[in-house]
Amino acid sequence: MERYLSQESTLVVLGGLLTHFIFNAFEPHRPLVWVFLFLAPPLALVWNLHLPYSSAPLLLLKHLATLVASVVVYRLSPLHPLAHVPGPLHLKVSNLVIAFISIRGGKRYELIAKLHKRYGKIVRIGSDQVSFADAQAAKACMSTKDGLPRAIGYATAETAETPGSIMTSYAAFYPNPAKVHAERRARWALGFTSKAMREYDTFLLPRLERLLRKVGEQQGAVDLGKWLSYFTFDFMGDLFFDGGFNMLNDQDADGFWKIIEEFAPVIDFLYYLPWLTPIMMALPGGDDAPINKFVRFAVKCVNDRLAKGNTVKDVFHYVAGEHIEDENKVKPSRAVIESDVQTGIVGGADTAASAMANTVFSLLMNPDKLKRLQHELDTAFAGEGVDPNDSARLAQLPYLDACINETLRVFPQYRHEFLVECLAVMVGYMLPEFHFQIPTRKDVHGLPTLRYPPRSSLFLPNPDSWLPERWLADAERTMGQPFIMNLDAFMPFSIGPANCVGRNLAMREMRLVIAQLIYRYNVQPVEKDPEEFQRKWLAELRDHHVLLKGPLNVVLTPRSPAL
Ligand code: HEM
Repeated sequence: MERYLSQESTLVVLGGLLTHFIFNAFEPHRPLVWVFLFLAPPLALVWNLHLPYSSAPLLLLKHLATLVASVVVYRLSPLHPLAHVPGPLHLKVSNLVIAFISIRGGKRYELIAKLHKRYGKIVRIGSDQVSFADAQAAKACMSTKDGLPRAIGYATAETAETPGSIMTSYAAFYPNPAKVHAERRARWALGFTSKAMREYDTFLLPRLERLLRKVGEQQGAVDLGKWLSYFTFDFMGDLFFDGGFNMLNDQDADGFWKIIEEFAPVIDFLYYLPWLTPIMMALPGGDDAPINKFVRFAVKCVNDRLAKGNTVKDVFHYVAGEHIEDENKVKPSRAVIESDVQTGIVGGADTAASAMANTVFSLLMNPDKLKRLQHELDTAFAGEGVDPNDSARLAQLPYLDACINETLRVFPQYRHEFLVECLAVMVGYMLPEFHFQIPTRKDVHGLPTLRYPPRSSLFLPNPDSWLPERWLADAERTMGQPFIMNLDAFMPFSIGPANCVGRNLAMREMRLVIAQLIYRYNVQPVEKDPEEFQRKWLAELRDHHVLLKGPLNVVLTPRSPAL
């Protein structure tokens, strides 16, 4: 043995294996600990074996090579806790692969759809990442009762000074995520009561009028997707900063929108590699990194809002604890407010804008359905004294809701895959939790051995088609065939304790905008060839945690109701 393996090499290998063991057992996140673990073993060897210092670089290389080899072998071995979950080898080796696929073209949903078709309901898409395509698994993992906390990736770059947002507060990073999250969620929930939402109409309705006027006065082609984004962004400004942005007037003069569009892919990438965030932020030039720009932008918004005070009880009022009068009650810290506001901006603007743009796109691809919606709106708004903005009335328009729901089914807005059966794909539900809990949860444990049900059994017929009719109570009469709807698999706003707190507001916003746009204007795509129109639109959809979109070029002409 001695002939083939020197004492030095044996110790290097042992050092590498020990380092891997430490990483695996303790998952250190601090860059300094990493540097120590990389450097200490080879330097200790040099010291203890009285080797020349010039041998240190080679020993370091050998140490790192052993570490990498050990990590790769372990991740592909039957010893890995996810060894029983099928998936392609290149994805199992490292999260780097899925992270690069995500940032590159934002087409992760296509890859994940393919993987589920090939491997079934549960697929390993990273060293510690699993994607589910199963509604029951989603329920088991996210339900109110002992749902799993979110992956560490959610808590990217979290420190005492920069505690994460409401979304990250449900992450496995915290010792008691349910409690940490519930405290924050309680404040957010106050901002979305029916009473609070009625107050928001005071700025939502004027914004809507401005949007309609702006898109109507453009000459020729209008990028409706862009204007919908400006609208949702301005509305978020109203909700959090008492105005603040004026994109419907100035467009993106200050580059705010650009900051968010650059921020989304980066945060998406880092989600898979949480350890990389502090390193990236510490690198020279890190100040100009999209994350830092976005954080500075949010901090400025909070400063301005606090200096200005508020004229209405907006969401900020609750999130910042301005409603707490009892001096003995703890108010949220400044850092908590800043990070929660970031969630509001990202979670509330892009999501709604993409959902509305996708609804308009789908209507344009289906002129008969567009006509049907117009007819429903014309009928509903006909007559003296009808308020077309009345939220109860809008919520009772079945075809309008059918169009929105069908869009959310076909184009999930939020880190869900694009597959039309639209099952919850919970990329990244945390590993240690995952493999500790599986053996104790029969419902989830059995999953990998279940037969993959035929996709078509979830939404029939034509699961791949945008068919609002499937949502109607009299669907069978309208289409002449029975519809199968597996509503458990429809969760565009997520489920469980950390579901979308803004759901009702988002529905209000989408109903209002789609109804008024379609009622007041004839909308036509600039691109005359429907196939080309569809190809261009789908090519530009990018899944970066939230779904980003490209231009939706249309021509708008005022219409008179047909009644
Ligand atoms: C069509 C529009 C929207 C969709 C599809 C949507 C979807 C979602 C989803 C799927 C989640 C869960 C995310 C996760 O588990 O990682 C979520 C969370 C959240 N959403 Fe929305 N959202 C929309 C609009 C809004 C709006 C308008 C707001 C208002 C500010 C909002 C605020 C939030 C917040 C604060 C959370 C975090 C809740 C928590 O962690 O307890 N969303 N949203």
